[in-house]
Amino acid sequence: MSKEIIAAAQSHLHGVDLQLISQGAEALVFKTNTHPYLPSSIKPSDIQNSTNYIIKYRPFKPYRHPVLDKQLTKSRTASEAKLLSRLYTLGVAAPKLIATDAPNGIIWMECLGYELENDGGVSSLKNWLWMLEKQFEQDHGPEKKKQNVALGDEVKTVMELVGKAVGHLHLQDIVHGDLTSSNIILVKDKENNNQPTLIDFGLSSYSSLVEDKSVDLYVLERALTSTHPMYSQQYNDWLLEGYEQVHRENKAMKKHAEIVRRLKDVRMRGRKRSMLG
Ligand SMILES: Nc1ncnc2c1ncn2[C@@H]1O[C@H](COP(=O)(O)OP(=O)(O)OP(=O)(O)O)[C@@H](O)[C@H]1O
Repeated sequence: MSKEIIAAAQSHLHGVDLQLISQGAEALVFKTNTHPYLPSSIKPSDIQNSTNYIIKYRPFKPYRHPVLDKQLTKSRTASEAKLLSRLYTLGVAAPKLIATDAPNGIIWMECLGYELENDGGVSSLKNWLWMLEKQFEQDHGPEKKKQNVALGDEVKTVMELVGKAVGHLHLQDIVHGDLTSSNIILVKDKENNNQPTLIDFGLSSYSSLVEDKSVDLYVLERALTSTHPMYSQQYNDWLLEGYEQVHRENKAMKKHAEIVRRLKDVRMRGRKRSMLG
């Protein structure tokens, strides 16, 4: 099946090298060295630090009516691409849009992140935290793990920055819709510090509703609990500190109070739902 889908992607992308890096429910994600506009004599490395680009391809979904499928593919691809371009204009950190072919479900964007040491994989927040958690447990033994002792200062800084990134998005009345530690990629800045950048805006939307923003935070909280169970409470506390800071800096503390109050309700609803199965 996936061979056929890759062939379909290749049929829209003649002569483009495609290296499959992820196959999700909605899309296939490829890495490529080919830029959509640059002549092949110019290497990407000649014009910027990146030597790779990402191609996100939404394939035909056989379980959908073909007409509806075409419409959905086109509109979802176009809205994700528009949002990436809007985020760039707003100065919110996200992959830069390079090109889009909405009717064929293709978005070409900047490739973010770096390879973590010791084969830790790409620098998603999830992989990076797993790497540090493993190191921490090796250095301190299982006792500290049981006591849920906090990891170092860098983790606190990064989690606060994650909270700030989500806060920035919410202050622009944009909700992400699928916040997880895999959908946050760490990028090194000029001082070699890790800067979290949100990716995967496929389920994002414009909303000024307190409910939508608190659900966004809740989804991330749940994702952290399931992926980093021993440390998630601490991670989330730091994240919420960053979220508060960015609201304070933008004189939006009233809005912040409403969102945090609603987050408590959303948590209660979530608990009730899981109790009822
Ligand atoms: N701009 C990017 N830079 C680097 N890696 C990326 C980028 N975009 C996507 N990826 C990688 O591809 C994976 C899947 O991308 P994305 O989440 O956008 O697709 P998806 O089909 O919505 O995935 P899922 O269904 O798993 O949520 C990411 O977790 C990440 O590892």
